[in-house]
Amino acid sequence: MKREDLIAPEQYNLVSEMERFATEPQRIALKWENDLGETKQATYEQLMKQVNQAANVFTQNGLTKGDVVLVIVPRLIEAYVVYLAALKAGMVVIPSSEMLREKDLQYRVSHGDVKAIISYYPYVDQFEQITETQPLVKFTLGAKEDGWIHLDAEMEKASDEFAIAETLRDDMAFLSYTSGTTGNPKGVVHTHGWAFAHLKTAASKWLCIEDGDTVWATAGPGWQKWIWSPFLSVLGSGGTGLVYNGKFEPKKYLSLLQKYDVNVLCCTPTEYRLMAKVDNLADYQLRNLHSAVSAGEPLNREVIDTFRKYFGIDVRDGYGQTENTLLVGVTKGMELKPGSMGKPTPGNRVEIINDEGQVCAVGEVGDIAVHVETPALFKKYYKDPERTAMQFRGDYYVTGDRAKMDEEGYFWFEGRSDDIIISSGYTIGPFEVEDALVKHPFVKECAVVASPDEIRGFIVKAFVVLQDDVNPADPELTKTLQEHVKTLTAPYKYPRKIEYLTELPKTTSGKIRRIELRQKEMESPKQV
Ligand SMILES: CC(=O)SCCNC(=O)CCNC(=O)[C@H](O)C(C)(C)COP(=O)(O)OP(=O)(O)OC[C@H]1O[C@@H](n2cnc3c(N)ncnc32)[C@H](O)[C@@H]1OP(=O)(O)O
Repeated sequence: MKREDLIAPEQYNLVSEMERFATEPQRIALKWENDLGETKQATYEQLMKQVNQAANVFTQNGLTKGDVVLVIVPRLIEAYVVYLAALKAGMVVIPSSEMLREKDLQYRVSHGDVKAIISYYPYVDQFEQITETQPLVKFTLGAKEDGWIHLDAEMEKASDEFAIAETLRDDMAFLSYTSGTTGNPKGVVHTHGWAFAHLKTAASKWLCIEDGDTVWATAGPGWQKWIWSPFLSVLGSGGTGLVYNGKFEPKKYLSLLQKYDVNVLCCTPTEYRLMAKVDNLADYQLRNLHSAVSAGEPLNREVIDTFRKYFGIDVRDGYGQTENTLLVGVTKGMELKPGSMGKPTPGNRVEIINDEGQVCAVGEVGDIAVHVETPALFKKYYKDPERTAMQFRGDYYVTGDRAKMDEEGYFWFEGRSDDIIISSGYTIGPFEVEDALVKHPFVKECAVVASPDEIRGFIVKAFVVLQDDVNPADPELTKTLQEHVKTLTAPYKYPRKIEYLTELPKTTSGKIRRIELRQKEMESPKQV
């Protein structure tokens, strides 16, 4: 595949990719199950009718092309309906996890110039304290709420026909927020053309979705990984997406893979690692699973060996970020070298560069970087030219991940070059956790770093200096601080380990030396 093959037509709306399957009445778009065993399904035709109804409700309530909407809907068929409806109407979606708390939501609403919120009923409470910087149109799904438009009821009255907005490939489609090393999250701007390039890169050669396949990509709405796989790649290929709305539990996952006879699986190494630890793996029959891919954090050899042994399948790695697409990966048919991330994906110019911005020699460690001409590279950080500029070196966007390349062009991951923590697929900025921790009256100061973990790859670890009158031996202390972080910021960011120190290592000018703490963690034995 060449770069040109990844460039969308000038007039392009990504929803056209899904809409073309609605002419086949039997084609199932989604199969849904929850932890109570309740099930639902929708064909492409049914899905697109609901999309049209929702798009009509949005426009009837004053929303129009270019308006930014924040969507906070969990793993439900309705999440697909709402995203597709907003995009079909030419609106811009801010994907938001239901784990986001008031501070995260307020920032997105204000910084993202949000015009509307689309929420599922238990999450409307999270907006109670939000200050509106402009009047917000608020929709709720699932239940009625004062001050919110009940989307389900309005959809029933709306027409199921809606003309797709004539968007251009350079028109914004998503504004996806991701954690930075310092400060507030960064708003990553992606266009309809980005979606086209991602679909062409990831769906056929990496996920390898074939006609009639059932695909389970486990990421939840609100994450860029959900946009990548379950949303764009599955529906854009006409596949049947499996959606499970329940807590992760490895045996449950294996039984669902068997029950739905899943053909393609996409999940994080953490999920694979936990499934690989199940003691009766031989009892599960995954006969028609022909493709298994992993993304979100580095994949380890044990997982590959276990899935080969029990299910006769190679788990293939894939690497990318919120800012781009599947940059490096093991495509089907390519020789798999366990421990390697694979090779740059066709059509995307990905290289390892040195501090001068030159391409590194074979075996030399450098920064994984993406050439600016790569079609699936983000446009900019929204309203943040400074941070956008900081991320570029010459003609390259610098990912923050380091690697080296072998003679055969395979990339081998070396680690992060900054303080960002990648824990079970989540990207976490230490600053956000420190900011929450220091707000607790027991905490004098703290520093947060990544600590290696056998299951999660890394976990968030906090080094805390307590106020003088607090006893570090108090058995409830760690739990108290963890719960405090979970209420102030999204709970997945909480420090799974806390160590108490009398002082933090600092430079002569008084700056905390996180690097020293990080190195200490790297050298200590892995946690089980
Ligand atoms: C380009 C990109 O890659 S985008 C980012 C993609 N990243 C992902 O999709 C993340 C993938 N990872 C996961 O989904 C999960 O880590 C899994 C499935 C691997 C493991 O899940 P779990 O261990 O059950 O929980 P998870 O890691 O999500 O941690 C969330 C924590 O917040 C807690 N939590 C979640 N919601 C709430 C809530 N509303 N209130 C309080 N706590 C909550 C959970 O209980 C859990 O805490 P615990 O470990 O003390 O129980």
